[in-house]
Amino acid sequence: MVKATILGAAGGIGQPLSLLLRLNEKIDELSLYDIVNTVGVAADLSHIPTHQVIKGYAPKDKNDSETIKVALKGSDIVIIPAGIPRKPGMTRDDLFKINAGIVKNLVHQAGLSCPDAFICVISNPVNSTVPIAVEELKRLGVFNPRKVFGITTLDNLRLEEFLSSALEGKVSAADLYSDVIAIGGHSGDSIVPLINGWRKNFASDGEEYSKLVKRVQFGGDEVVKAKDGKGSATLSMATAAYRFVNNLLDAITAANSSTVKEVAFVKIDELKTKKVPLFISKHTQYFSLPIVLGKDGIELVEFPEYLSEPEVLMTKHAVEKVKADVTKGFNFVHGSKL
Ligand SMILES: NC(=O)c1ccc[n+]([C@@H]2O[C@H](COP(=O)([O-])OP(=O)(O)OC[C@H]3O[C@@H](n4cnc5c(N)ncnc54)[C@H](O)[C@@H]3O)[C@@H](O)[C@H]2O)c1
Ligand SMILES: O=C(O)C[C@H](O)C(=O)O
Repeated sequence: MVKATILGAAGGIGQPLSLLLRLNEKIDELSLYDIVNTVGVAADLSHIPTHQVIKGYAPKDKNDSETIKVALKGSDIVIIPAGIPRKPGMTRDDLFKINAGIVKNLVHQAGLSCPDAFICVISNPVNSTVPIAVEELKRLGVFNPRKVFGITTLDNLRLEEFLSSALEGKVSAADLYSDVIAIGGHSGDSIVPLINGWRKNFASDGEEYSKLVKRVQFGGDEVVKAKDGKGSATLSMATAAYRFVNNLLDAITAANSSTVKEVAFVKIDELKTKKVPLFISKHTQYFSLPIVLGKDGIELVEFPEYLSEPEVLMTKHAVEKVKADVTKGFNFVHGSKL
């Protein structure tokens, strides 16, 4: 029996993600929690015939801390898209003031009600909200580094799609899945797109390549601008989160001991790593990198086989950015310097 809970389930990401997960056969119970509208969303989805039990929960009032406990109890996977999205002119870091507290409180509840659950953090700024989640779980004494993820899958979706279109159909986006990956963090130039051998398909003046890199790094801004004050990426993000969660489900429900590869923002210093260079591991405890998922979560963090010179430079820059964002998240929980 697998129970998955979405916190922030009635939002722009929450609703399409709830729909996708409603159709997933590996989930037996889908629990939807939000501070508004969840009962309606759950009622609507409950008319789709599947084997799942589905329940919607919303707190009765501001002081109700019991409903979320019921929503979370027994969860194997908790997915958190709760929080405010950007408006044009804002950075993801501008969301920190509000989202830091939301993520801390929700993870606190998860730590109490389902301490063994996998925690997937979507709320921005991911580079800081993941350390907040980790430190909160540590305070409760239930942190397991193999089970906490910042979802950076959307950067990978964008890289696959934008590279395929930059190469004008020479390769489909589907064929680029897991051939090219984005590592680093999840904001601006902390995002490092790695394009493997495809670099040779770009002109030697580097202009088209730079355009691709910038488009992946600032893809979020493209959507925020187009939505013109009505939020940020939701449908592509729900697709991205679904890909990640579905892979996680494959790994944790596998009948044999087979593993699944993914990429996520994780606490690398407490995990088994392979070939992660010192210029990363010496300077930051967190980074988005390829991971191998098994029954109990992350088995290994692997560094990609090959990085070009510009990719190494971008990665070094990303390390500095991520490090500062991580410190901010840590300080939010502890109120003191690292
Ligand atoms: N990781 C990524 O790649 C990525 C991509 C897109 C968006 N995001 C982030 O995801 C977050 C959500 O985006 P959205 O477009 O769905 O926003 P939204 O405003 O449409 O939905 C957020 C939902 O969270 C709910 N919420 C707020 N506080 C809550 C609480 N304490 N408990 C439960 N629910 C609560 C709101 O009621 C709302 O329904 C934002 O922070 C956004 O920046 C991350
Ligand atoms: O850009 C945003 O604020 C949302 C999200 O992080 C994205 O990459 O689309």
